[in-house]
Amino acid sequence: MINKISETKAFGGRQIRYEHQSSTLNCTMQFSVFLPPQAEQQSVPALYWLSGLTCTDENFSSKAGAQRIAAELGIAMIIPDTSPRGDGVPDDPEQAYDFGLGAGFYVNATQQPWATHYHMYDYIVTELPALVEQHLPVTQKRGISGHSMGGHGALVMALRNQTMYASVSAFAPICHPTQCPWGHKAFSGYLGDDRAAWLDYDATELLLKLRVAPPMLVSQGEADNFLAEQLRPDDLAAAIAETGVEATLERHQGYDHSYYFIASFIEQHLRFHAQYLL
Ligand SMILES: N[C@@H](CCC(=O)N[C@@H](CSC=O)C(=O)NCC(=O)O)C(=O)O
Repeated sequence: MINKISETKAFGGRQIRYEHQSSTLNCTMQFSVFLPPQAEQQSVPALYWLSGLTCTDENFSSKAGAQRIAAELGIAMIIPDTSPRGDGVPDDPEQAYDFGLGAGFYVNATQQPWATHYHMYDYIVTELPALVEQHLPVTQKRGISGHSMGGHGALVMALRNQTMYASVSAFAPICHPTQCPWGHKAFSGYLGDDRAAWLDYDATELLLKLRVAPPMLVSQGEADNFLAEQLRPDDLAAAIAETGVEATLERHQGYDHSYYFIASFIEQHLRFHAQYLL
């Protein structure tokens, strides 16, 4: 059961916001969807977009400028929130931006008080696709993409579920979260001190272990202030080189971590996914 909260026409398609009761996250969740004009006639493939720290489902839909190309290509976009929400959902005690609300890190938390609600991995892989495929005109042909924390989520989801996603891309992803401060904080909080459990949520480690990947495109700005300390694209590049998987990691001079970077290259990413979704 999904309830429509709002609907706005865009590029011949529809930008819609829904609300539903999530049994995975034990709270009410909102998500955004762009349905291209083609979806009025037939079901269309879907690109799942995972946003970064501090975002809701509305950052991407209002700032990336993705609707024009998605409408041209006939690809739906499914845009979830970045954490469970609501009065009963615990937040970081200091309300830091990089843990708790707005910072679910796309993991299944095993530590209390987080484990009751923070199951964003299962929500993205299982509950949300089942829901949208039941209620909306989208097919089971899926791609996944995301930014920063969401880029980490997209890479992890695609590597661990290779029959589920036809393609994956990421903007400035947290490539090696077991080796950076954002990842240490999130994983020790949500998953506890057993570092073996962290490896299932680390794209670089997963690639080195699995040695196979879906078609992959990663874009990174060279003027990103999180580049060396948090994102570590060199580690992912080394894993790509070592495993020999077909993946493109592009570096763009002068671009920072913001949505201006995403808006500059989202057309390239949508056209990349279209090769595998259409
Ligand atoms: N200190 C900043 C950090 C938040 C930030 O930069 N968030 C990015 C994602 S970072 C990695 O996941 C973001 O997408 N912000 C939303 C936006 O619309 O730009 C802060 O607290 O602002």
